[in-house]
Amino acid sequence: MYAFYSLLVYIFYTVFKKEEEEGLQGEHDASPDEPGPVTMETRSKRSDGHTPRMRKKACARLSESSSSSDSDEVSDEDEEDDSVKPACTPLAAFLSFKQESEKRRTPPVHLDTPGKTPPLTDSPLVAVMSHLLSFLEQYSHFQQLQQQADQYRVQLKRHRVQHRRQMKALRASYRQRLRDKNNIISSLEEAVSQQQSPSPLSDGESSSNIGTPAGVHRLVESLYGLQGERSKLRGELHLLHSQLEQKEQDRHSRIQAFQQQIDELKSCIEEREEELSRLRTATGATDSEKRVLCLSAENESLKQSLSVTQGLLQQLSTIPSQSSNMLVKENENLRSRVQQLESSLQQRAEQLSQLERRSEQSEWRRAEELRKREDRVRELQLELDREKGKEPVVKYVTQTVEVESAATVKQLNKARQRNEVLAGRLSDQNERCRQLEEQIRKSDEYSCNLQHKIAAYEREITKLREELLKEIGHLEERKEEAVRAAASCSADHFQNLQDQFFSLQKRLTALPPTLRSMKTDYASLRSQVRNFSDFYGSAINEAKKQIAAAINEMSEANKDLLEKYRKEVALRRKYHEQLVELKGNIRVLCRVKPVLKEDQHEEGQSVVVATDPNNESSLTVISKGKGRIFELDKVFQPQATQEEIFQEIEPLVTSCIDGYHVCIFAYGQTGSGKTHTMEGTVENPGINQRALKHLFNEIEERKDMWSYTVSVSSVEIYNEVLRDLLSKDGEKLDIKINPDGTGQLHVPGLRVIEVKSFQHIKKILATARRNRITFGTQMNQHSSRSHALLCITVQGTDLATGSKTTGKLNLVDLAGSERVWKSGAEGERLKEAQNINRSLLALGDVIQALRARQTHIPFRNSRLTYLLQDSLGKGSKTVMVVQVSALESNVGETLCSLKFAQRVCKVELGPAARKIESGVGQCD
Ligand SMILES: Nc1ncnc2c1ncn2[C@@H]1O[C@H](COP(=O)(O)OP(=O)(O)OP(=O)(O)O)[C@@H](O)[C@H]1O
Repeated sequence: MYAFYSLLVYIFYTVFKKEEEEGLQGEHDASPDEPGPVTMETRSKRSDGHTPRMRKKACARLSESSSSSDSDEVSDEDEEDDSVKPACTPLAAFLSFKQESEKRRTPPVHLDTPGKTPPLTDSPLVAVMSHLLSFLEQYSHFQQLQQQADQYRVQLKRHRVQHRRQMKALRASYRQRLRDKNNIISSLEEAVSQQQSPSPLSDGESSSNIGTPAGVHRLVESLYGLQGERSKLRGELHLLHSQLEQKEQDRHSRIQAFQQQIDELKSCIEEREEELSRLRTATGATDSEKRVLCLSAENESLKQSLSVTQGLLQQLSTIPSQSSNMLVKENENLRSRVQQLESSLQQRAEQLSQLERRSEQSEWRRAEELRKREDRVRELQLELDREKGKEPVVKYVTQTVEVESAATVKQLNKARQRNEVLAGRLSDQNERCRQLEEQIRKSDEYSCNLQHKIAAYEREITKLREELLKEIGHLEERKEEAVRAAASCSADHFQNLQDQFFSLQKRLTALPPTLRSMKTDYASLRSQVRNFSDFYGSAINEAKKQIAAAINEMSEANKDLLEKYRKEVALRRKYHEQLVELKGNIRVLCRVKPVLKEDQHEEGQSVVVATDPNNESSLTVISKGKGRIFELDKVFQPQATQEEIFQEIEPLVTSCIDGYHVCIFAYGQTGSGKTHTMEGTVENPGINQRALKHLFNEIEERKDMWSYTVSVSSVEIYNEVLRDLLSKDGEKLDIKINPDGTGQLHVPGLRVIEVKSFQHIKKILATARRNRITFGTQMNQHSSRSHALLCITVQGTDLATGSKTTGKLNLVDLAGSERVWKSGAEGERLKEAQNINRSLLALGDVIQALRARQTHIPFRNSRLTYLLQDSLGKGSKTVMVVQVSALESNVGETLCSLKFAQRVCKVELGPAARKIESGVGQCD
């Protein structure tokens, strides 16, 4: 027994001695300054419960040894297992031997069931030993737990390393992303600064660019770009946020897993404690109590070591929290960076919103402008619609007029038929009259013959009577002679004489019946003639009555017709006026001069003006390789005839007869064909002559209703001096206000000729042409150096109402608008050219003022505009014929002329006003 105890003591001593030595050795090896790996020796010392200081040191070492490798840990664990084994093996051998001997005497003891102590009633030693054994089991279990904890720690370390690596990678990727974002932001900033520097945000010039479509387009593009960048950055930010959240969640889940493991360890330790307490209560022996106390002390130390392990674990858990702190810090950094980014984004967003606002403003301005333009377009559309609306009215009225005129024509036809019937009757009557007259003539002839015959008879009778009387006288004489002879001669001779006498008497008595019959014939003829003249007179009277009745009938019908005709004429005039107004009271026509041989001074000159046969109002001029299109009221082809040009102007000439003021002027560079268009040649006259011819034709047509007087004057303006082209002396004239109080202009001393016929006007035009000043320039052999005005005044009087109209027609051939250097002008010619250009400039100013609807129109700036005041201002009708050359050498002048023409095109003169005086008073 003693030997057994000594053996036991020896075993314990050996075990504890060895462990203490090893512990001391470990303490000596592990200095506090040298962080080293946590070994099994240190833990075995802790398990002995010898020195809490050592434990602390170990803890410190553990906390410091964050970088120890996993392989070390694994080797330590193996060593620990070997240190337990030598103590257990002899004990186990001893116990098995003892149990074998006990078995032989007593029923077997069940040691394998934990918590169930076999009944060691007879041998306290066996009980203690079994306790000891169970303690050793517990100890080995505890060591296993420690191993588990170590494994956890290793795992934790691995996790930490992994986590570090991940964090490194994450940090690197964050840094890379941040760098990328910084790059993006800097590029954005660059882009913004590039946009800001020349642009609308900084200077006034560029702000004006906002208004331009290109500026707005640029702005909108940059806006879209910035918005895209912003959304991209936002996306990236969201990604970062989500990644951070993911990391945070991972960290939390890991901490929770560690916590769970610690909790499990805690519960394990508590279970062991309970078991120990149970063991303690089960033993109760004094020595063994001491041992148990010792064991409980060990247990305590174990507890402490556990708590240390917990601390360690906590520390370990704090490591991830440190790393998580770092992460948090990083997160914070990132967050702050993100915030910075967000703030910069916000700034960008503000800038963007500013840009947007500005672009919105500019858009708004543009929209406003657009709206205004649309309004204007709508107004114009409305006007057009109104005008178009008028068209159906005009159409309707024209149709009704057409219907009416058709009815009138029908009536006219009927009346014509009636007239024809009446004319037939009249011709019958006339025929009868003629027959009667023929009869009368015949009867007159007959009676004349009869009278002649009667006269012949009477002459014969008287002759015969005279002869008879002579005979009788002879006979008487012969009788007396015979008596005297008888007295003296023979009775035979007397007898002869008597016989002769008696025969004569017989002849005399035989004569009267013929004479009587002749007399009766004559009387009857006379009565016939008298009767016929009566019948003829009554027939003539009858015919006259019938003719008068027919004429009366016709004049009644004609009155209606005349009235209708008047109405129709009035309507025609009205529609004509409306037509002219619809076309515009200021019209611009363009005539392209055909390329003549004499114009091609240089060879190879190309034609740069093109007309479009399908579009009569457009003209293209090619200058410097670019085509420029001009829109005018009408563009004539180069081959257009004088008649075609006049056809376009004819309605305005008619207007002049109706009492309107009309001005037709030709404008263009020298040699472009102004004089050709206005005056023309003798064989091929221009507008002037054709207009006057048309005037006289129209007047002739209206002569039943109107009487007209046409007066003509012609002046030229040369070097701002007014001269009469119809007077020989050529003295200077002045423009003055008419003293009659009408406010009209007049030129005192100007010769105004009343024209009776077209032939008369031809002579007048020829005189004016002769008197006009022309000189040769480089551009034109016979360049007109003055503005020539032919002023025609037409005064009309309505024969029915007595109302009067005064129409004016100004036909102006302007001097050439050539450039001074090009015309080769020098000295006097230079002065001329300057004056021409000055007056044309004044004309341009007047047009400009009319276009801008200014209250003051500078008519008085030149003689030309002053004289044309009546016909250029409001209420007038104006036609400008712009003459252009098609040659390349004249392209500059052509462009100038066409630009001026386009300006004129935009002038609105308002509705034309007819100058009419009623029979009683004036009603303009
Ligand atoms: N359409 C045309 N057809 C034929 N010849 C033309 C035509 N137009 C002009 N001409 C001719 O061109 C020449 C110059 O024309 P015109 O004298 O009419 O020019 P202009 O513009 O009046 O010049 P200026 O301003 O110098 O008086 C004339 O010989 C004329 O016959």
